[in-house]
Amino acid sequence: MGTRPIPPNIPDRARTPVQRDTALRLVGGYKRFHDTPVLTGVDLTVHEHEFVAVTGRSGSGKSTLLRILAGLDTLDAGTIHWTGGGSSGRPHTGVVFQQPRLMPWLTVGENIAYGGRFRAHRDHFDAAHATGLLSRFGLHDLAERTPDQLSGGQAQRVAIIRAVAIGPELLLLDEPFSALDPSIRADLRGWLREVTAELDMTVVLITHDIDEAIELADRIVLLGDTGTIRDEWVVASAPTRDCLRREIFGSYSGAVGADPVGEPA
Ligand SMILES: Nc1ncnc2c1ncn2[C@@H]1O[C@H](COP(=O)(O)OP(=O)(O)OP(=O)(O)O)[C@@H](O)[C@H]1O
Repeated sequence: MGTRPIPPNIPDRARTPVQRDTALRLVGGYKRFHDTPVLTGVDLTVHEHEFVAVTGRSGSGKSTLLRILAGLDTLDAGTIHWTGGGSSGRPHTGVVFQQPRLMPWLTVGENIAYGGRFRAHRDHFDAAHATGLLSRFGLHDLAERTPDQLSGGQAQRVAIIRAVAIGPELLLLDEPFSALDPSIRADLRGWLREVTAELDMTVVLITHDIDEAIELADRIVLLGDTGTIRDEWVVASAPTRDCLRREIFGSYSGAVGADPVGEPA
């Protein structure tokens, strides 16, 4: 890769394809809705502290995959092997969706502290640490505001801090910036990268935006039309970002109805 903009003081932690412990391994993931198969044999491994972006055309099953990883939906066949995790057998997971889903009657600080009530070991949840994250990641001015006093971008930043404040072993992000104005998405990506790198998180991001995937992820996985993983790329192994973009788009275009954001000219 050429010179990727790295925020100051952020270690370029997982940009090189080093061997890492496995955080999760999905084998033969199969899911259908009624009689229609959506995932037909997804094999996906995510390593600890790795940032994986899953992309694919609309309807390819990206959100279904994320919901399964989040425990919000179940596989019809196949297995997920988790490393770590408490008595539940699965890791503690933070999830952020396209909409921030903040509780409107609570302040930003309360929203973040309240998230800790859902933590498995809630007695150990440190509310001061949680609100301290607001300061650490530049949101201290927002702590006393209610969600209706936030811009869309601010609300989504708060939603992300709420998710990481519970100290998740796995952070799942489903198109977190797609509802936002393109002009602020770039800022948010840089900020998200700073947060996840500094906290050394294991992340799975669902996005249909190839540029977003390239900017944020260590590895990019393309979900094809047939419900399986069609291709994957280690970002650090690509000679240049443009080269990678062309390669992903080429693979994307092989899929019927390709619709990646930021189609190369
Ligand atoms: N609860 C459900 N019941 C029936 N069909 C569903 C359900 N959830 C998803 N589907 C269908 O499964 C397919 C995959 O949906 P999914 O939302 O996972 O795709 P996606 O890749 O995330 O799409 P998009 O990029 O448009 O959000 C779609 O055809 C969708 O209509």
